[in-house]
Amino acid sequence: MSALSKNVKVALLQFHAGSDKQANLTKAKEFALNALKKQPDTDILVLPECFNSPYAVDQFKNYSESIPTGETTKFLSELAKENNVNVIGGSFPELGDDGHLYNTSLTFNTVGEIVAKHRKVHLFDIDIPGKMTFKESSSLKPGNKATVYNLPGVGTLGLGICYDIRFPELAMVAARKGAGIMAYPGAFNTVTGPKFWTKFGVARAIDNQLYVILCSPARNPDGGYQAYGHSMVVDPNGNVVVEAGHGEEIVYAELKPEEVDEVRQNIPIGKQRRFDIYQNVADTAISSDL
Ligand SMILES: NC(=O)CCC(=O)C(=O)O
Repeated sequence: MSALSKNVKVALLQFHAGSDKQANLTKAKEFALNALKKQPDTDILVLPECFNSPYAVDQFKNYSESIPTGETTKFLSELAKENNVNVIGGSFPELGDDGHLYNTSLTFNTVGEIVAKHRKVHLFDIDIPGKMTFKESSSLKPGNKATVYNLPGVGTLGLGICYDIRFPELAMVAARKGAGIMAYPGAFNTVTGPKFWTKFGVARAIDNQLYVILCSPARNPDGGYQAYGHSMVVDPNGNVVVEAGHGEEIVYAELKPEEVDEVRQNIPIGKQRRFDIYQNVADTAISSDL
């Protein structure tokens, strides 16, 4: 059985968020409606990481909401339902029942139901002196699970958020569970983006023979953290199918089941894995006998 149920049309909404949450939601809707006007048979709208707030550790609390009762969840659900479209709702700061904050991505089906919830598993804590210092863990807690789900009428997907892409395991788990698409709402920046963004998209696609969707905020001349932009779709052979610039833009792509099936059939790495020797990577015995 194919990982995708049919040709899947996606639209990636690359816009930037400011400090006004209502304005951010209004802009998300405007971009969604424009995408649907241009491509009325869109199957999935994809939003960027932290689309309802600035991307700043000291701001997450102010924009955080409970799920499913908060206004951003309701907004995304209505967007999906009113337009009969699936929505991968970027991410936004979640206020968990445990009182902790998470960077969380929700996916909605065409009737507005939540079909997946992913809490960013790997928090973005880096320090490149003089260039980029960021410590998500100063205000967020990490999620504790990989997210793989079935989107009715579309197929099986995996979900990660931005820095999660640096860790190949999530995409590998998703592919092993049958995913044909790995989606990462993500906000790389102008330091790490040019070096790594495309390479990670291509690497995860080739490693796992699936489509990779990366959806970034646009760069915001008035903002603090400058996102890289360059939202893109990479096919299962590692080709960049479509790529945005760094401004506000919508890009479109059509994902084809036969692209996934063909490469998996021709080069069957999925069946050739040697889990007998690396079934649990962390516990894998490393031989030093040469
Ligand atoms: N929002 C993020 O997780 C940023 C990740 C990033 O820029 C990277 O280089 O990794």
